Amino acid sequence: MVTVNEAKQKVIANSKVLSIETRGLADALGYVLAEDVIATISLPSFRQSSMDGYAIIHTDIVKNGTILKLTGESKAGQTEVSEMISGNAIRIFTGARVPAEATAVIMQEHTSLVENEIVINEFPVSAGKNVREIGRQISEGAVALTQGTYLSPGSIGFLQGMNVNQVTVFRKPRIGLLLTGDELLKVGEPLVAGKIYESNSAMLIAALSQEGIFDIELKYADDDLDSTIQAFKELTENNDVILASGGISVGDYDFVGVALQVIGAEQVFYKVRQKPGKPLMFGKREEKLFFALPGNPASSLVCYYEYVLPAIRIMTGRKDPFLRSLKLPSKYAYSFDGERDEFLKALVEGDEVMPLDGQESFALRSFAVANAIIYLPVSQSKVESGELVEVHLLPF
Ligand SMILES: Nc1nc2c(c(=O)[nH]1)N[C@H]1C(S)=C(S)[C@@H](COP(=O)(O)OP(=O)(O)OC[C@H]3O[C@@H](n4cnc5c(N)ncnc54)[C@H](O)[C@@H]3O)O[C@H]1N2
Ligand code: MOO
Repeated sequence: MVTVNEAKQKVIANSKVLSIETRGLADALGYVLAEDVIATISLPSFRQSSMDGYAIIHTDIVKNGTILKLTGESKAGQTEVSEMISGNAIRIFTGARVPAEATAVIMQEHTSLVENEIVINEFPVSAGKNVREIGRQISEGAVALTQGTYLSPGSIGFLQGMNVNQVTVFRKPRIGLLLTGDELLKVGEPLVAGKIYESNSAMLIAALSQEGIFDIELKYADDDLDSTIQAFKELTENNDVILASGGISVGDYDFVGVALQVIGAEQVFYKVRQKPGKPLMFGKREEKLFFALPGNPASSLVCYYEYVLPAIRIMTGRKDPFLRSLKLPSKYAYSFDGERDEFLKALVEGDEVMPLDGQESFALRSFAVANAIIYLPVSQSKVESGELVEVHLLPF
């Protein structure tokens, strides 16, 4: 049996970033850049107005009420703009080219138009006011985004604005998922006493899809050693991470541990001093990772968030593999006996967190409304109301 911290360290130490691939920008959300992206253009690439108003030469404005002659217009998208001389102003709009001679733009709210003349009700006017200079955001040739950047909607927009349509990223793992158990029914099959509707597949597939992972090969095995071995062999062929659900405890029909041994997966740890999820097994074979998740649904999902997700994130190049963690006061007192650290399904509301009713590992009802997990080490087995606890935010 290892501690929670030891288990996490072993998972991290055995998880390696995957190979790189080129992706279209539209399909790159949630991937991590494997190379720096160099700007091939400056942003902005031409001098732009940041306001609707009038382009002027700032030294022309000598007092409040200076009058200038209106001699032209520059609207967004116009590629040629007329020249300007001292004493003139040009009508201009947000995003439009600023004439080369103009040194500032006056907001139209600070002006009044009298026939063909414009009165500037602003003084003094500084050089460059309301003008976005070339390269203000980024200059051509500079590093726009560094290797290791997680591609968010903001990054995708930034890159597209520089005419980037492909990026080099770390690929995401392909997942093999094995559901074991003679008791499992698929949705739609008639319910009979002794059987249950299998829910771990839908739950884990949903959790993986939140991470942008859709390449999942699903298999089912009866509580039988040969079919478990066969299923693992097949899932190991094309996948980077193999997850099994159920069959990892000490019962006579728990064959997952033996099957993993038979297919040559080296056991890194088995059993973690935690509740739920004690019988978690983690193994590897070359670069492939194996997680045998306990069948109890809440145990399975806790183990996914606390161990599988960090491994997957490291494989995809992320530097922040764990769920975001913070300390919040607990709304309620909570205590437990025993020698295992506890992970509690919890709800963060405002600036406090409440442990939910129904913490048993077979019950998903509390997980169904949770947005966080509280982590309580054995050393904090008695929590007072208002006491700070470690909270891991679920990824949504
Ligand atoms: N003598 C002992 N018994 C158990 C121990 C122990 O230390 N000594 N540990 C308990 C703990 S803790 C857990 S957690 C479970 C883990 O058992 P397994 O991983 O072998 O899982 P199963 O026995 O196959 O199933 C457990 C439970 O979960 C249900 N299940 C399984 N698969 C699914 C699925 N895909 N969807 C929904 N529910 C599923 C299954 O029907 C069982 O009720 O072992 C304890 N026993
Ligand atoms: O560890 Mo089990 O997951 O407590 O039921």
